[in-house]
Amino acid sequence: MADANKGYDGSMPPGKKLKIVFVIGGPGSGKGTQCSKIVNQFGFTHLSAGDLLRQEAKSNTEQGTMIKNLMHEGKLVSSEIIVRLLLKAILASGNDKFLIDGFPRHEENRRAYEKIVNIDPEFVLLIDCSREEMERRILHRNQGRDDDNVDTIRRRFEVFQESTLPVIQHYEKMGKLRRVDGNRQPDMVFEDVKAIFAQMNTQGRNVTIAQTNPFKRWFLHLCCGCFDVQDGRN
Ligand SMILES: Nc1ncnc2c1ncn2[C@@H]1O[C@H](COP(=O)(O)OP(=O)(O)O)[C@@H](O)[C@H]1O
Ligand SMILES: Nc1ccn([C@H]2C[C@H](O)[C@@H](COP(=O)(O)OP(=O)(O)O)O2)c(=O)n1
Ligand SMILES: [Mg+2]
Repeated sequence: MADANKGYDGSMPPGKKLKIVFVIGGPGSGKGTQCSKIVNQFGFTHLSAGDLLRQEAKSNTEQGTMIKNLMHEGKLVSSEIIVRLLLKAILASGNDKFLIDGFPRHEENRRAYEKIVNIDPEFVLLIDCSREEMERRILHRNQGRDDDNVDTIRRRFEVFQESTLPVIQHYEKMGKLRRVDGNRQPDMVFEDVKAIFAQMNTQGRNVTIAQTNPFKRWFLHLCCGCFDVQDGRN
């Protein structure tokens, strides 16, 4: 029988069914905090779009400097860059369950993901939190982040309001949105989060990376440099 993942770099076990959950919410809503609890309890791999970009920003390249500047201004980085980083991390992981934290931030992110990765999320977890509470948390977060200052926070709130709202509405229409009240203590928020993950269909979706079409795989090869471009049916 054909090996569903034949032709890949070996990091992905054969026939694995990938489960993707997007975790979205305003800056400081508690996405990272809830993601680490989900990882501990449900065995997901946590991919933070912001962390991947911060890592990339450290590289001494033109792209790294561009990312660093955009983040400092509270602006969004090009979708192609972030989708490529996410995909690279998915392929390198070997796990089959991923929390993608801080993504999609706007419709362009969502469309780029659908074009390049095209694995429907199981659901989208939205952590709802008041602006006052988010601001208070960010200003006490003490992670030494360049963008955790009053001016940049204001811009990030605006970006969230203007850009992420249409994404939320899109997934709400599709019946994929799961909303939790993030204004409470982390453990209380996690009670609701836990109930949502416990309900997740254990079968998952029958999609493997190898089932994406040859054009996409060729594109991934160019972008990530981590693909052996053979047809999975060889
Ligand atoms: N439910 C909560 N109540 C109080 N503080 C929280 C809560 N969730 C997270 N925090 C704290 O708020 C700050 C922002 O949380 P974080 O998980 O980094 O949010 P995000 O990833 O959405 O920006 C951190 O210092 C974190 O410890
Ligand atoms: N999909 C994404 C995610 C983050 N970014 C950039 C812009 C954001 O202001 C920064 C920080 O994102 P991050 O998710 O780490 O921020 P918060 O956890 O919400 O405080 O990264 C992006 O351009 N595109
Ligand atoms: Mg975060």
